[in-house]
Amino acid sequence: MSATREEQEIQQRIFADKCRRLHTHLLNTKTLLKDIGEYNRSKWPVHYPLARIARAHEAQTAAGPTAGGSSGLRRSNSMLNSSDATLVNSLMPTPLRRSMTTDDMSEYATGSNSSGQTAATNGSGDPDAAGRLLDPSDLSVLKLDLRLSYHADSDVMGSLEESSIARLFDERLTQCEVHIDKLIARVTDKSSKILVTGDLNAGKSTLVNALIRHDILPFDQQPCTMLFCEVVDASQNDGIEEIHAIPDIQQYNRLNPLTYAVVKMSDLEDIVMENDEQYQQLKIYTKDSHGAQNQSLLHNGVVDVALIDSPGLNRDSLKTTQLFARQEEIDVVVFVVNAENHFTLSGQDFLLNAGNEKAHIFIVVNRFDAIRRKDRCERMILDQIRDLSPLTYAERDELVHFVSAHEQLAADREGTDSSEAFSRMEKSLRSFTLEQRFKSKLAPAQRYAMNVLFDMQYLAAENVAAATKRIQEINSLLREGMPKYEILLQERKESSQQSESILDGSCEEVRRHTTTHLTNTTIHLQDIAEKVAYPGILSLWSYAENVLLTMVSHLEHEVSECDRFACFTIHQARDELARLDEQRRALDSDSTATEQQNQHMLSAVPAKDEGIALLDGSMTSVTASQIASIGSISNALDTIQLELSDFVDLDFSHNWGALTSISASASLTLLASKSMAGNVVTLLRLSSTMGTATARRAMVAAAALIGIGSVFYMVSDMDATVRRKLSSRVSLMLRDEGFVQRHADRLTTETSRAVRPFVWHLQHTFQRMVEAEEHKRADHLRRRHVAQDAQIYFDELRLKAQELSNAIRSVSSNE
Ligand SMILES: Nc1nc2c(ncn2[C@@H]2O[C@H](COP(=O)(O)OP(=O)(O)OP(=O)(O)O)[C@@H](O)[C@H]2O)c(=O)[nH]1
Repeated sequence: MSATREEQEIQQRIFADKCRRLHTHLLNTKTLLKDIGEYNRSKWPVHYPLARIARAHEAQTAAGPTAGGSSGLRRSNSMLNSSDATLVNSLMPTPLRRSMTTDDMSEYATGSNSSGQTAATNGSGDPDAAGRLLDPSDLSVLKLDLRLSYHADSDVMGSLEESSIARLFDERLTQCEVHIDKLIARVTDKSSKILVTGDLNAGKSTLVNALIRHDILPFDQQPCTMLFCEVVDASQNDGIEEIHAIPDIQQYNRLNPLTYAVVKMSDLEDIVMENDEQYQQLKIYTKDSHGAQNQSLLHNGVVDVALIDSPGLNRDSLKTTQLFARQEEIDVVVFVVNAENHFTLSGQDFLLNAGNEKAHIFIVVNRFDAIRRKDRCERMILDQIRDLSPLTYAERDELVHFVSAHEQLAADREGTDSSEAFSRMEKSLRSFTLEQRFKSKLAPAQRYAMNVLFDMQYLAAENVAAATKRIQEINSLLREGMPKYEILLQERKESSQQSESILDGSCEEVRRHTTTHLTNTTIHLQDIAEKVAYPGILSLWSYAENVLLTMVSHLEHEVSECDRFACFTIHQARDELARLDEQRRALDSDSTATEQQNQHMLSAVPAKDEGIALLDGSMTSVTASQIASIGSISNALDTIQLELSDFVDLDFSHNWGALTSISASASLTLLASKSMAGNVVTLLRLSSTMGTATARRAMVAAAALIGIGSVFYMVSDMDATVRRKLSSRVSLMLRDEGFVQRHADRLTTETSRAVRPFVWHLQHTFQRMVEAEEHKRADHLRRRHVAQDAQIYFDELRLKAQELSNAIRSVSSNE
């Protein structure tokens, strides 16, 4: 294998490796974009430095239109004195810069990059001299088009919520992904087009034939090529050699025979020479006759080259050819000059204009075999090139070649070696094609990806700073909130104990008071009855009724008194609970929210309890009527009726003094001592000691006296009997039905029912406050966790983007 072939193979391998690496890096960049998009949507709306961009913009505007470049940059940097801006700066690589090749810079200088983005630049293309962060408005690919009027304090800025920015950012990321997909398609696209143009009869067709070692294109001494003929490898047509005549190149699809006509090889010359504007272009699928596959120009495993032979330049064809050359897919323009004629006017015109589009032109000076004074010719043509295309002239060793295509074809036919000049030209063309292809297809992709990664690093640093700031804020909130939370827990515990104690104490007090009071009342019923005036024996029944009514009424009064005491106790309990509630309110910094909760709670209190609920934060008074209706103070008294026995009392023991006064004349006073009716045994004992007759007489006399005395006594003591009997009967009935216990239970229950809701309210409100505080803390912790996660995520993202950016930058170096 010759050195040339080896070098070609190496070049092709290097190029293939660049494509593969760039392809991988583009895919990785796209993965990062997807990842940020997902993170932005689900975990952390990406913090976008809107305010700083606006401030930077304002600073630039204030500096005036002439203050561009690094001075403007320094001004905007000086605004980033906040701690977060410092953090962002410290996180960015130093020096931070977009990767720009010389060519990139020229593209940037025109104000647009390959993706159509307006690229801000600091004029020099370099970072700030101190290596500080570039202006945030330097974001290019990931810059949001917010169409703001750029006023830092504008309402628009304020009203743009985080979520809206996140949504816009998400859309931007999606657009980037779509663009990267297109770039990947370009990078993986192996086709490259070489347009062969030049003066009439310069030998363009002959050159194409010589390059593919195949006499396929017709050539003649007369101008013969009348339409563009694209020669491509037959592998692009499933290996079939075929000629397609295409009326509309935009519609052409080799799989759709309606979009072209198949031309026989024998008819090719006629079509090429006599095209009457029926066809725009020919597509010639052929096989390169180079021996080894990797030597083929058309198909070498790395780049599939299409050679496009064009009509010779003249006034008619100049414009069309210029337009053709401007097409994006034309990687290389080969300009063929007839060594005998030098540059014609049309040729000069083309070269001057082509310089605007394709800085470098590959120039083949053909028919050099016909030149006798080769040095002179070479010198004259190079002088012309220097004037027409200085950049080409600067690289003339690689870009300007003096050859004879005709001789090369002859050598091929005869099987002899190619001339050295032709081989060198071929080699240069191959490497120039690969180089141009890198510039036209790989470099834009490389530049775009690096800009994406630059923006990514900037936003990642910005978000690390934002997350760090948020973590600090939350930490300080948690620190400030902790004592309050602990005090709240302690206060809740104490308040709960105190309120329960107030409730229990009140119930106990009411029970004790009711029991003592009603017990005393039942014991002293007879005293109450004595207050009723006795109208005399004739109104005894009515008197008895009055006594009974007076006792019942007194009992009712005393029960009511107990009720009032219960009300008073409830009131006191509420006052104490209200004081506890006041203390609770003092702890409630978020009183509005808690009051709303109170209202909510109060509305949930059953209607029955409304009378004792807190209204407007103050206690309502409680009346006895609010205590559950007494109804009947005693079931037994409801049905009590006077009985005859209430008027007769055979038990004298309770008032012996009265009886003795009535029977003072009786001689047997002593005998009647103690209980007369109950001491028959004593009488019998006396009779036995006094003798039978005497005793019998005495007994009769005594009996008579007793009888008379008793009747007298009963009549005279009838009112006392009534009082005594009735009070005794009522007391007995009340005791039997558990009067005292029932009222003590009732009032204790009522007290509990009246006070309990306040206790619950207090405890419930405290619980709400504790829960609200716990909720707040939990929310802080959750937000801190999110921020910590974002801090780690964006820090890693920044490093990944940086590494990837370095890897992409290294693709353009020949490592
Ligand atoms: N002596 C000599 N003649 C050449 C050479 N190359 C081409 N010719 C002759 O020049 C004439 C024109 O060649 P073409 O290949 O048709 O030239 P062209 O530029 O394609 O012509 P148009 O397409 O009509 O503009 C033919 O007669 C070729 O044989 C060369 O290297 N040396």
